[in-house]
Amino acid sequence: MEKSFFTESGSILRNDDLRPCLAVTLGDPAGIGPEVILKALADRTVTESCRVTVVGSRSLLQKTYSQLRQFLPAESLADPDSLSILDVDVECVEDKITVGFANAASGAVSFAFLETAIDKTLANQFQGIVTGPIAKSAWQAAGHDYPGQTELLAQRAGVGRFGMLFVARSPHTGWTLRTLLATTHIPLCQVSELLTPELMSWKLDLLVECLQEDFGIAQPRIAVAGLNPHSGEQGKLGIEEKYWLNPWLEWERKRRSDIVLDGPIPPDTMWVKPGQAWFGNQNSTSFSAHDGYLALYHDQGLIPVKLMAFDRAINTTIGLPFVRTSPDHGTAFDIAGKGIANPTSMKAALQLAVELVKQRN
Ligand SMILES: NC(=O)C1=CN([C@@H]2O[C@H](COP(=O)(O)OP(=O)(O)OC[C@H]3O[C@@H](n4cnc5c(N)ncnc54)[C@H](O)[C@@H]3O)[C@@H](O)[C@H]2O)C=CC1
Ligand SMILES: NCC(=O)COP(=O)(O)O
Repeated sequence: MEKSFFTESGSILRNDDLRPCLAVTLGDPAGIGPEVILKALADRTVTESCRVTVVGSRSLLQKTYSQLRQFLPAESLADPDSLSILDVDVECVEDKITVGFANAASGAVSFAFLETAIDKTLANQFQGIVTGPIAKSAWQAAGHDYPGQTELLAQRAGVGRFGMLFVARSPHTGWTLRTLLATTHIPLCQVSELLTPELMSWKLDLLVECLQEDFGIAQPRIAVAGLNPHSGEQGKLGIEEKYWLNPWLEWERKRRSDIVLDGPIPPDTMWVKPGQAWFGNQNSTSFSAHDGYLALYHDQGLIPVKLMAFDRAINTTIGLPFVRTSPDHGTAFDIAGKGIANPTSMKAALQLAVELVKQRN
């Protein structure tokens, strides 16, 4: 006999439904998270591929829906009444949340949404989490001292080694850009001090494992960026390449026979081939672009990612015991509540989460 059970929101799940089970956190309710989620979940190609539970607040989602329905047709938004929602209690702060403005109340609830999703995922209720964007400043205002969602996810999962990987599939050529950041949310003046051969080795190991196991690339080709202009120009424009990055690359090439490792590639030219592979160029082939790029700091990796793919790149945390993806954009307070937020990156984050869950099972 076919069995079924009830979710916390009361909807019925059949246990012969093998589609990935995903938690989608609402993010900061003052930003565009609720809007891009309602728009993404209005797309049947997304909802048919997975079982989604929104971890957030039914009343906040309902408010977003009513606000946006003033400008948008019914078919462009999922109706909250049709969604499975894990309702986190926000009643005591709800009236302090103002669309377009981050504050302690919006930070407190976005933190609670993510904490709830992590707890339920660690308890095997979900196979992956897709996070809506949060404002780090709002988390700080609410007393949660984390650089971002990545660090909270890693801490709660008990993981010390994790990475921030951006993935984007070109709509022009189908080529996939994958960029791992060696360092993330730190001041620029601390980058050189924090970059060490040890850090680079475990970031490289994470990237290789992800390319091989999540993306099925047996012998990945990986490009590592230099730090200084022209990769230091033999020590004349910076010493990191000469002192440790070149020797580290030599050592890794001997240690790992299962990859092709190129670098240090001068950081300005590193993105020429990915750009050609992304946009398509008759004089080049995507074959010359790499399977993975290791950028040494946040903006070195994210300026090219966002130039090429701001509307569709996905941020995924590697090294966790479960799948986590997120759109690449932030809370976009400047356009929140206006109905003009583009949901493509949120849809891509849902689609990648589905692919990664399937690949890992
Ligand atoms: N995954 C996450 O939780 C992320 C959170 N953030 C947070 O977001 C906040 C705002 O950061 P910003 O640097 O201003 O970046 P942002 O991505 O929120 O906005 C940058 C620009 O892009 C536009 N934009 C962003 N997403 C859009 C979309 N889906 N459709 C149309 N236009 C869009 C915005 O209107 C703005 O002009 C910060 O507090 C930051 O910490 C930033 C990046 C990722
Ligand atoms: N710039 C990427 C970003 O801010 C993502 O942060 P996280 O909240 O996913 O850790």
